[in-house]
Amino acid sequence: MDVAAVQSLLIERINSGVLVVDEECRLVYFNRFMESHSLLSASEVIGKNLFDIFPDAPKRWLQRKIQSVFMLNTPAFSSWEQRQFVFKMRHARPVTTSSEYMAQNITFIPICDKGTTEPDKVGIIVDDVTDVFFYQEKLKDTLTELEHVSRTDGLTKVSNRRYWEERFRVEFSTAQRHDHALSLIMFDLDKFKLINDQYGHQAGDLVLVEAANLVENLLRKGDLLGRYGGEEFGIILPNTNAQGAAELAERIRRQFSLLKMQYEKHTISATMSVGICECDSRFTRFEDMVTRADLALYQSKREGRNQVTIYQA
Ligand SMILES: Nc1nc2c(ncn2[C@@H]2O[C@H](COP(=O)(O)OP(=O)(O)OP(=O)(O)O)[C@@H](O)[C@H]2O)c(=O)[nH]1
Repeated sequence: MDVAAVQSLLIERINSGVLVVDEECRLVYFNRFMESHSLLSASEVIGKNLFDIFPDAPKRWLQRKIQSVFMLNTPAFSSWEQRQFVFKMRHARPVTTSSEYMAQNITFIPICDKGTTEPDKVGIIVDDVTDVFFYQEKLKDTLTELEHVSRTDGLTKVSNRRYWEERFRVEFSTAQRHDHALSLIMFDLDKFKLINDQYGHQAGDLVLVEAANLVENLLRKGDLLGRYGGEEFGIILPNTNAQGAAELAERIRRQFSLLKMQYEKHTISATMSVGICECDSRFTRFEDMVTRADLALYQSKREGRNQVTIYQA
């Protein structure tokens, strides 16, 4: 067998698509891989226009790509990341992806006839990279999930302290820079230890979840509830002054005090004490607001619990 025959046998059998077009984009070669994935036989496509055979192909883009290979006489490449597929063909991988079509890397190669330096054909190599696409997709989903988990409190599903503080730092500096209002509500469940002692830790957990759900449902888009620690939570309220924060806090306090929580055969009620601090241009760090909201919260506790106090300088 001579070298040319070996080459054509290999190209015919290779596990990549190989097709060749002339200057009018007529197909002059179509290998076995292309046949089996496009479900078209070489005999029915040879001599036909590439875009009649693949009507779903991105015509303008592909024409320009092929023309540039003819004109510049240099190879070109297209990655699945730019364009998931050029030739709409089903993949045959035993993997489940969000797409039933083969993800493709495409290489365009200028082909010159013997003894000439100007290309008169372009070879197109189609590599099936569905596996790469699949694992990238999985990786992206996993990273999104991981990011979500790393921001979330496992029990209540609201923001955890680390993420909440991160966001607070940003909101604080934005408010200070643009002289926008910003308020903080800190609240702490009253006599929570008694709930744990009386009904058990799981009942306590349920109360925490119910409190977080109730608050979450009363917030506006842009407000951020976070679990600060144990039974203490914080709510960041951008573009809100102390008056607005107090109205919201009062609504939360009242609705929570009326909530009846069912745990096994027990009906549990609880209350919360609340402290509010509005941002002041003299504050330099978001922690200044936390400290002051906490002082107001402890005042609510001292004065009998189940109440809202606004921090006064
Ligand atoms: N069930 C449950 N309990 C928690 C969790 N985190 C903290 N606690 C409990 O919350 C209780 C807080 O008790 P204290 O700090 O004495 O406060 P308190 O009983 O709420 O009293 P006041 O704040 O003064 O009204 C402690 O017993 C903690 O163990 C949690 O995730 N789940």
